[in-house]
Amino acid sequence: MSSLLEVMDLTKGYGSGETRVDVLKGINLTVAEGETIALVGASGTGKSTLLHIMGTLDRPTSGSVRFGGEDVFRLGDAALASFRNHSIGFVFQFHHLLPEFTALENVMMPLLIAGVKRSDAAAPARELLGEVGLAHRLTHKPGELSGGEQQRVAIARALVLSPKLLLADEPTGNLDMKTSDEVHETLERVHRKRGVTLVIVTHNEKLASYMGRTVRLVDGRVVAD
Ligand SMILES: Nc1ncnc2c1ncn2[C@@H]1O[C@H](COP(=O)(O)OP(=O)(O)OP(=O)(O)O)[C@@H](O)[C@H]1O
Repeated sequence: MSSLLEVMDLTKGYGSGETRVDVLKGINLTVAEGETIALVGASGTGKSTLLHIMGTLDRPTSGSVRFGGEDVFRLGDAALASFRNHSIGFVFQFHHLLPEFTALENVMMPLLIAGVKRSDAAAPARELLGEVGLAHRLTHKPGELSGGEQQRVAIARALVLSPKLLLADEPTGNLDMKTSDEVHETLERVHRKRGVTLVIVTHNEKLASYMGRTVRLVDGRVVAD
């Protein structure tokens, strides 16, 4: 497998001078194309910080992130935003769906924002909602869906621009065990069908066990891989 993402000598500190806190302390990590990785570790060890930097939502203090060989933080702001929108999908603990729009419209939204015509955006959105098991919920609004269904809509939305990398931060953190299982199965299914590379921050041992590889952080360092 060729490498999709390389994190090199990455550090992240907050604050300055005596109040500076180093959260990531020299992370090196290579993610191969098509891999599934669980990022685990105790609370406060820097998992979300690392995931955000891998997704270019935040910048490192030092070190680099290469995506397909390109040093992404050397891109200008507009090029970085465009790269992020088209290459990376995000799923968070809370789904952030737009409540006034249907499931189908929520999934179509990234395509419409990218300039795709409404008539061309419906088919791929409908197909993705089918893949996450929600073909029968197209016209439901988020408030009419269960927590697990809402999260599955969010997964479909994250995939609609066909990103190479899907980053998920505690995607089942807000769900009960049965609903979490539905979300795990959905992530596994879309990975199998689309071959999308998956990196998931989770405290859920069962979800971690579904992933091909587990990377453990302790105090801002990778201690097991
Ligand atoms: N913007 C910020 N300013 C200052 N400190 C921050 C900021 N964001 C995160 N931190 C600190 O960085 C540390 C790592 O946070 P992070 O959210 O990455 O940990 P985590 O391993 O994902 O934790 P959890 O499992 O509880 O979500 C924490 O001590 C946190 O308080």
